[in-house]
Order: sequence, then C-alpha cells, then structure tokens
Amino acid sequence: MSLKLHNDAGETLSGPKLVWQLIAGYRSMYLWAALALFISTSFQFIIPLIGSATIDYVLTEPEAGKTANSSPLLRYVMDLIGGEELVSTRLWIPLIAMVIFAALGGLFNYYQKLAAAKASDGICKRMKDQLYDHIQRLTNRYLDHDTQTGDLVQRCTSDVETTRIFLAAHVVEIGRSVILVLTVLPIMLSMHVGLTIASLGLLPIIILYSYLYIKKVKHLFTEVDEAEGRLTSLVQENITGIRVVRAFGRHDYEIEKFEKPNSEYRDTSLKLINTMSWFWSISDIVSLTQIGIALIASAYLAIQGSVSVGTIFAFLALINMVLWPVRMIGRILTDFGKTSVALKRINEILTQPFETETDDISCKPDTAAQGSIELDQVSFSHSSDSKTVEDISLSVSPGETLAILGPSGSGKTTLMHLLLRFYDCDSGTIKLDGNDIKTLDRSYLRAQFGVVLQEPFLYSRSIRSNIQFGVSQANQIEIEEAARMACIHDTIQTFTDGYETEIGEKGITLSGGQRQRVAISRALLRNPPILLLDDALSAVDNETESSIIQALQSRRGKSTTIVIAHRLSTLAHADKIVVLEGGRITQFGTHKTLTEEDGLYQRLWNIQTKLEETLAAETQR
Ligand SMILES: Nc1ncnc2c1ncn2[C@@H]1O[C@H](COP(=O)(O)OP(=O)(O)OP(=O)(O)O)[C@@H](O)[C@H]1O
Repeated sequence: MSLKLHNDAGETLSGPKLVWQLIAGYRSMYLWAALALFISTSFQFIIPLIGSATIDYVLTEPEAGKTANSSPLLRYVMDLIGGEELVSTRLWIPLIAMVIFAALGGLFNYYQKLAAAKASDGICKRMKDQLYDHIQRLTNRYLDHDTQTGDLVQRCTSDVETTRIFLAAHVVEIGRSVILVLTVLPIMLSMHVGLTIASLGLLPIIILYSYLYIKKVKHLFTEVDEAEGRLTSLVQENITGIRVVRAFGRHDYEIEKFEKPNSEYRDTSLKLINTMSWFWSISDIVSLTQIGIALIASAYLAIQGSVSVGTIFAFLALINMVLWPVRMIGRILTDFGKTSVALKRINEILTQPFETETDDISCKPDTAAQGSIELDQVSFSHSSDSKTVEDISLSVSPGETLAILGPSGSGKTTLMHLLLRFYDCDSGTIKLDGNDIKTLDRSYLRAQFGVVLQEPFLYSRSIRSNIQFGVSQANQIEIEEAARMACIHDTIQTFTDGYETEIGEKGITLSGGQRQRVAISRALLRNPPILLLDDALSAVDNETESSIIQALQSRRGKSTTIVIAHRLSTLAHADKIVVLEGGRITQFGTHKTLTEEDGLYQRLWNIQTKLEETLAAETQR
C-alpha cells in the first residue's frame, strides 16, 4: 500500500488527518495496541482503589463519619476483594490482588508496546522503500538543481527515524492520555465532585498551553532540520572530496567552512532546547501547582471530615496517573511538531514527479533495436540563459561508428544524455530505428544502450558484480570475454581474489584507467545494439587504448557506436566524425576529409601529430 500524505492540491496533510493517513494499512494493529492499552490502564486504576478501600474499611479505625464518607466505588472494590471481615484477617489478599493486577497491567502494556513497535517499524520500512523507489525515478533536473545528496540522505534516514519514534512511542500514548482522562474523570467525580474540580481544574489550561506553545515554536523544528540537512550535505561532499582537499592543502579553509553551518546547527538546536526548556518548566510549574491545590483541598476536606482517608489516597494516586499523561501531551505535541516537519520534507520528495510522469508511450518493441539513430534539429538548454546544444541534425546507421569531438563544454555529454532521455530535448526529434524516443518506453530505450559515462561510477562490491551490473545472469566466460575486450582481464588476474576482489571502500582502489576499463567491460557485457563511450579512454595509456580500439573494431557491425573523445587517435577510425563547437555542429566528415579541411579537427590533428613527432625524435636521441 503506497503512502499518500498530501491532499489533492499537493499540500502535506496536518494534525489527526496526517496521523490517520500515515498509519494506513496498520490501523488494525494500532487498534489492538489501543485495546491492550485500555486493559492495562484499567488494571492500573484498580491498584490505588484497592489500596484506598483497604485503608477506609480495614486499616482506619471505624470511627463515626470516616467510613461513612468513603465513596460507593471504594465500597464496591472492598466487596470485590472479599469484604472487610475477610480482608481484616487476611491482609495479604489486597496485596496479592494489587500484585496480580500490576502483573496483568504489565503484560498488556508489553503487548501494546510490541504492537506499536511492529506497526511503526512496518510503516517506516514502507516509507523508506517508497522513498528509495521514488528517488530512483526522479527527474534529472530535480536531482541536478533542486536537491543535495546529503539532504536527500537526511530525509531518508533522520526524518524517517523521527517519524518512527513518534509512531512507536506516541500514537498509542495519545490513546492512553485520552482513555485516562475519560475514565479517571468519571471515577473521581463519582468519589467527590468538589475535590475533582480542585484536582483537575488546571488540566484544560495545561492542554491549551501545550497546543498553543508548540504551534508557535513549530518553525524552530523546521530550522533545526534544515540546518542539519545543510551540515549533512557538507560532510558528505567533504568526505567525497577529501583527496582534493588534501592535495590543495585546504584543510584549514574547509574546517573554517564547516564551522559556519556547524555553528548554525548548534545555535538553532540550542534555541530550540532553550524554548522547549521554558515550555517544560512552565508546564511543570502548572502541574505541581495542580498537585498542591489538590493536596490543600484534600487536607481541608479531611479536617472537615467530609472525605475519607482512603478517598484522599485514591485521589492523589489518580491525579498522578492523569497529570503524567497530560504532561506527556506536551511531549507528544512537541514530537508531533517535529514529525510533521519531517513528514513534510519526506513528502516533498514523494510528490516530485517521476521522470516518466508525462510519458506518452505508444511504442514498446518486442525485439532489440537495430541501432539506427537520427537527430533532427535538436536543441536543448540546461538553463534559460543559453542553448547547450542547438539545431543538431545527424544520423548513424546500424553498426556504424560516430565520433564526436569538441572543446570542453561544447555539449558532447549533453547530447549523449539526450539520447538516453536523461533530459528531453526542447525542440527537434531524436529517433531510434525510426521511432521518436519520446514515444518509446524509457526502460526499453535505455536497455538498448551500453554506456560508459565520463566519470565511471563503480560500486563498493566485487569486480565481478560491477561488470555483471547490467546482466546479472552472465556467466564467467561472458564476463571474461567482456573484460578481455576492455583489456582489463590480465590486470584482474593479478589480484589475489581475481574477479572476486572487492573494490572501493571495502577493498582495493582501482586506478582511473582500470576503473574506465571495468566500466567498458560492464557496457560490453550487455552486448548492446548501441554503445556510448563518453571520454571512456581518457585515462588509459596509448598502448591499451589502441588494443581496446582494435577490440571495438572487431565488433564493428554488431553495435552502433558513438564515441566522444579529445584524443584524435580514439576517433580517427570512426565512420563519421562530428565536430561540436558552442553546442552547434561546425564540421562533419571522416578523418581523411576533416584533416584536409580548415577547422578545429585539422588544427588539433596538426598539434597532436607534431607532438608525437617531437616525442619520437626526443626518444631516438
Ligand atoms: N546538469 C547541468 N545543469 C546545468 N548546466 C549543465 C549541466 N550539465 C552540463 N551543463 C552545462 O552545459 C554545457 C555543456 O556541458 P557538457 O557536459 O555537455 O559538455 P562537454 O562537451 O561534454 O564537455 P567536456 O568535454 O568537458 O566533457 C556546459 O556549459 C555545462 O556547464
């Protein structure tokens, strides 16, 4: 059952509606917990009443007026445990009765807590699953511009935990408070109306005060949560970039940079603690005043002889039973304030549109693509300032190799992202096998590509599971074949654990070139109709580069290949070469035609061949 925490207008629900929606699917479990709570609370009531009845009918001298002023309820309780004649000779009866009721109360309390914990853990697991699932499907625009990784992590962990604590400890506690107030009140009223008013008169004030106070300070919970989110993001970024910090000797700068959000977090936390301390102190003063008033009123009525000692004993025990949960209402409201802020932040993610939200799929072929690609007047901008790629038209036939060259920032990677529909082009069309990719199912579309991104990301898992990432059922022979083509098989064999070698945080660190080659193996293992290599050989040496190119050429005709590179040696073999400058195609041809044509390609060719000649001459000397 999926979680829906907002109304039709997309606003996060609030108050009881939010809690009701949150516990959807687990309401019956909470009902059982509430029932257990009710039974456990009832047993708790009986204990002081047994004590009071024993005081009034057995322990107090039966002077005129005293037992006569005892309440009918205590009379009933005394009869229930056997009557004063029996109890006066067997004082252990009330004692055993109290122990039995306490034990039964404890047992039901245990069940109540277990049911609430199961429900809260279940709700939060569902919430985390849903968040994780949703994050996988968010649009690239949202991930690029509207959020930070650390903040996302905080929402999925700390905010969910805040919710869990509230659900485990407080949802049933609200029930307890309501049950207590609703049951204790008639019991007290049945015993003595005046003393009840004196004992509970401040209760509405405490409840109203708690409600208004928490409402007023709720914004502080948001501030603390946001400050924590900023801090988490900074820590996450810093740990990821720790080598850069060290290489540039920027520890002091980074420590100083950390100081500000860290201080902000401390200051907002302190502000919240200070505000809440005031809240608790004032609520304590009112509660203690309430007990004081009850004590004075009891003493006055006892001196007058209008209430029995047992009634006073019962009242004092019952006031404590009610005041504690009423004071808990303050804590519940506080935690509910925190939880509703956390849920709002969680809901912000859950209400983000999926990247597939506006898809209008009219075409989902059953077979793999042939691999023909056609771009017709494609334009796209990352921001409203300028176009990232403009008016791009080109075509690649199945099995052909297209190379893209261009200065940094000219839009090469963006073009690749458009092919994969990480973004949709603003105008123009991209077709795969004659079908507009906007009409194709995204997972079908992406399954047609083997991609090596510019910064290949590898998981902290074994080399095998990294290569196997896109084809989990691939066997050892297929994995090794892909690794051989990417010229990484021999290197893997030198590792003690071979393909089982753990990489990343859990194991060895691969060099940049090795990472690229593992990523190429991963892409090749899919045997994709289209292979996209974005600067995928930039970190490998010339010799390995030429071996990989040879291996790729041996696959010629099997896949359409699109290669982005800065080194002309990587591009020269391509069937077609496109030169991209400032987001536009400025040259188009083959290596031969472009070396003869005035332009960027020729200039780079001249520089690179001259460099190679100089190097060769230097080596001969
Ligand atoms: N997610 C993004 N949000 C905003 N702008 C972006 C984003 N990605 C890229 N850009 C901008 O788009 C332009 C083209 O970037 P792109 O990565 O496509 O260039 P490139 O030709 O692949 O560069 P390089 O050769 O350095 O990899 C750059 O000006 C870059 O700043």
